[in-house]
Amino acid sequence: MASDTRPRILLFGAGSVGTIYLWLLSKVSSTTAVCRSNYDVVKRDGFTINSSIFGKGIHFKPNIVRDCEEAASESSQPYDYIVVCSKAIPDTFPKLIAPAVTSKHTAIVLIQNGVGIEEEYSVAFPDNPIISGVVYLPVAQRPAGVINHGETEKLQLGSYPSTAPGDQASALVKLIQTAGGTAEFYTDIQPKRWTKLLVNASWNPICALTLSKDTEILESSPEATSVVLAVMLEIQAVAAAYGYTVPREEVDFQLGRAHARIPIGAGIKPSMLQDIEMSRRIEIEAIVGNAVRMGKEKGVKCTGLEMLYVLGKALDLQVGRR
Ligand SMILES: NC(=O)C1=CN([C@@H]2O[C@H](COP(=O)(O)OP(=O)(O)OC[C@H]3O[C@@H](n4cnc5c(N)ncnc54)[C@H](OP(=O)(O)O)[C@@H]3O)[C@@H](O)[C@H]2O)C=CC1
Ligand SMILES: CC(C)(CO)C(=O)C(=O)O
Repeated sequence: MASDTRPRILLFGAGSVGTIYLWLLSKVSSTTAVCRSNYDVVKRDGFTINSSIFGKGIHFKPNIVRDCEEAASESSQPYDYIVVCSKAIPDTFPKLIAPAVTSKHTAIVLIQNGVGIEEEYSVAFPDNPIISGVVYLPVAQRPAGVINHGETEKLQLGSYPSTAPGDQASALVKLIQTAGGTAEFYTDIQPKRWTKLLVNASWNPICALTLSKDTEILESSPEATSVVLAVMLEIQAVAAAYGYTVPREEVDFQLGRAHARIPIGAGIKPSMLQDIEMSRRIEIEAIVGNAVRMGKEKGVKCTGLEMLYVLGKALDLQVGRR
């Protein structure tokens, strides 16, 4: 039998976002996924994807392992990419993926929200390419093994730092496009991270702290719109202090999207609200804390953002104590 010459890809974090890209990549590469709480269900039944874009009732049974040690031991050749789709919780994942990372070879792909998330990987794996990914993909896994996906799928990829060669990132973009996904390559991905942060650093903690969908917030009081807008403008100001332009039209567009969904009753539960509902730790540092600290460093006033950080951090610690 001819050996498989396709790229070898390991997914770490086979949850909502990761499973969509696992399915796409499994059409064009050799894939393996690290599963944790959904391991038994997926081993027995595989995954089912119900997507507004790709179709309902898509069933697939990937090769899965329990951890990166097992992934490394069952593979005779190095992984070309390890795609990290866990929640971005600092000081946690580099050591967990290390057994499957081959120095100077494996590209580490972070498909996660937040800013300032790449540095710890760059420190842990100084000789490996780091690819930073921004994803627009409203998706939730419920129950285990069943992935429900809404109306958007867009992945933006670029190397970290932006001065590093972009070969692996653009090759991955092509793979995902070939598989039918919407991937884009950027020579500097950081402005895209900050643009996405407009939505995440505002809506995610506000919705998680109030157990409300975004549209429910907007409808809750006449003051709500200007409070959310003020937080988005603080993010825009921090990004500008680091030389990243987030256009004002983008701010208005993002706020307008939530307003437009009010009449059709289509509120969104951001992933941070889903985490609170499931009693899981939240990405408060990656999504809010890092932006607050970066703002402070440049003297940017971030009153709203700082308030969300303090409240969100306390909530996260409370979840951790339970
Ligand atoms: N969901 C969404 O709509 C969107 C999410 N994002 C971002 O994408 C990233 C991924 O989010 P999402 O897919 O929602 O997250 P999920 O919580 O759905 O998935 C994360 C996965 O990582 C697994 N995991 C965590 N720790 C370990 C570990 N130690 N070993 C093995 N597996 C582990 C989890 O397993 P277990 O189930 O056992 O905890 C889970 O399967 C986040 O940064 C999020 O902010 C971006 C856009 C939209
Ligand atoms: C707002 C949303 C759904 C956008 O894809 C997101 O990024 C999240 O839930 O964290």
